[in-house]
Amino acid sequence: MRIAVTGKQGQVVQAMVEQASSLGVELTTVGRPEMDLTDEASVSRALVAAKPDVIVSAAAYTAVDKAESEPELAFAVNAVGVGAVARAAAQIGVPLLHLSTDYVFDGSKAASYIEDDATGPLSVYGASKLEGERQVADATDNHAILRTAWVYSANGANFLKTMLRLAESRDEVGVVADQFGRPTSAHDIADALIRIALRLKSDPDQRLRGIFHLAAEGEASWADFAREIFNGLEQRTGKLVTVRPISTSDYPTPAKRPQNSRLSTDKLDATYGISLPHWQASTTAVLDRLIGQARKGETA
Ligand SMILES: NC(=O)C1=CN([C@@H]2O[C@H](COP(=O)(O)OP(=O)(O)OC[C@H]3O[C@@H](n4cnc5c(N)ncnc54)[C@H](OP(=O)(O)O)[C@@H]3O)[C@@H](O)[C@H]2O)C=CC1
Ligand SMILES: Cc1cn([C@H]2C[C@H](O)[C@@H](COP(=O)(O)OP(=O)(O)O[C@H]3O[C@@H](C)C(=O)[C@@H](O)[C@H]3O)O2)c(=O)[nH]c1=O
Ligand SMILES: [Mg+2]
Repeated sequence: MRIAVTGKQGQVVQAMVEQASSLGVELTTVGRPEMDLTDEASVSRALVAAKPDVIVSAAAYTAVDKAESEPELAFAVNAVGVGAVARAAAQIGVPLLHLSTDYVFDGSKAASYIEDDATGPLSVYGASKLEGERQVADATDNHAILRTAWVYSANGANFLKTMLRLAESRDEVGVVADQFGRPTSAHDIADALIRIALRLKSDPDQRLRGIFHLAAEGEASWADFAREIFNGLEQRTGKLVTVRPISTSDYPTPAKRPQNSRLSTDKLDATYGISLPHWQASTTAVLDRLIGQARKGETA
């Protein structure tokens, strides 16, 4: 089976490239310069040429704060561009897996969000991703929209790598402790996407189509996540960095973020039998890759 995935250097794309061969699939990355999501003709040309059995839509405009001042570009990529990908999937006649985000929700719900909950994005990024979901659903029934959250990996730009960078110059970092979500490893997402793609290719059951939440087990605030990262850093290098818990209002940003963006993943588990590892286990795995194994017996 051949999967065409949009994007080249993205966290999820890179993780899929690493995992594809061991899961027995051929992977083609389709991205810039030959395919730009803001150029519809390049999208259908490149995807048709890739001759995929399944398309994974993983490319996106992901700069959450910058999107507030570049809404046209965010919508051109995440909504119009994704619509072009979905129309190409319909034209080629193959299933489409599309990645979306927890930021489609407003974060006011007390419990975890399920797929049918009302959306209400607080940011331009979230609104553009929600419009992308709509474009996918309009273009093809043969789709699975996977909403994931707080993605980190050994590659690309993410919160875990930002914390490791800050640790080089600081002994203490203030991190918001009143936004809750599920930090999710791109390596785990890639693994799940490939398994979902294999299923969609071979099984026309409509229950496998629609919206699903795909996130790690467990939950954390950004401060919890940072603490876990710094604990792992200390175990591996002896360097001690403290998290100072702060509130959202202490860390003003251009984009508003949901206070609660915990995604319930029960539907994916019940439908596909797929669930991801706990976020702490996967954080350990990424730290192992980036800075090596923890030193045995070393304590705080
Ligand atoms: N990062 C996160 O925390 C979360 C991400 N998601 C979603 O998951 C998906 C994957 O995210 P992630 O891997 O982190 O993304 P990254 O930010 O790591 O990578 C973005 C990818 O999109 C590509 N891209 C951006 N603009 C264009 C364009 N105009 N034309 C073609 N390609 C473009 C980039 O291209 P290039 O290869 O040229 O750099 C890159 O490959 C996205 O849909 C995102 O919205 C959902 C929840 C959380
Ligand atoms: C760097 C830093 C951030 N923060 C806060 C700001 C924010 O509330 C939170 C996370 O900041 P970031 O900018 O790293 O993360 P952010 O860009 O909001 O991450 C989001 O990206 C998009 C693409 C998604 O789809 C979401 O699921 C989510 O992962 O941490 C601190 O409190 N202290 C710090 O030193
Ligand atoms: Mg960011």
